[in-house]
Amino acid sequence: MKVDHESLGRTLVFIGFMGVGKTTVGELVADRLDVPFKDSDEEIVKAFDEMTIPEIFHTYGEQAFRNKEKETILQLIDAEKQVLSLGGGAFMQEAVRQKCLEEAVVIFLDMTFAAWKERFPELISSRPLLQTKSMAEIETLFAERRSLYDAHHIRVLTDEITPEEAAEQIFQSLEKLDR
Ligand SMILES: Nc1ncnc2c1ncn2[C@@H]1O[C@H](COP(=O)(O)OP(=O)(O)O)[C@@H](O)[C@H]1O
Ligand SMILES: O=C(O)C1=C[C@@H](OP(=O)(O)O)[C@@H](O)[C@H](O)C1
Ligand SMILES: [Mg+2]
Repeated sequence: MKVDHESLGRTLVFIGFMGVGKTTVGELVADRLDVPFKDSDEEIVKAFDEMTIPEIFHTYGEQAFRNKEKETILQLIDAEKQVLSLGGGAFMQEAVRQKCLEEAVVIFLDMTFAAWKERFPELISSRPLLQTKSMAEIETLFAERRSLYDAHHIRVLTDEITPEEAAEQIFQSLEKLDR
């Protein structure tokens, strides 16, 4: 069955490492479905009076960011049917992982580390966690996180595809899930 605004039964949640395209692809999918789009990072920025994410990390620390992230996501999942893109670290929190896997369709945007490294220069200024680590440490984090992203309903490898192509693959997978 074709997936559209009417037939979409659950919120769609995007997970994956920093910079894989969760915000970009999530927005495209939401537009095409004509359902609201939310991004946990954008909601956290609003909650901190428009401070940037690096400012929040530097002023209040990562734990304060994580607490607000968990609260924000748990509330959003309970709200209307929507497309929700998470920050890359959100899925490390068990309560977030459990809630998303139980109540939403979880879409993992995957990349190889080799392809991800090409994108690193455009990510570093806005992702505070990347600013304090060597490339070897980032690769370790990438591998550790990947084992938790293994819990998902749909996976798309995005190394060599555009955001539009990723969205198209997601629609095809949703149609199969629906049958
Ligand atoms: N499939 C893709 N191919 C090339 N660049 C992409 C792709 N998806 C996202 N990008 C770019 O990568 C950067 C990070 O994307 P973003 O959607 O913010 O990722 P995330 O939300 O996962 O951190 C942006 O500059 C975006 O334009
Ligand atoms: O992976 C992480 O720990 C983070 C990912 C970021 O979101 P994106 O995955 O959208 O870059 C943002 O939430 C913050 O910088 C921390
Ligand atoms: Mg994002």
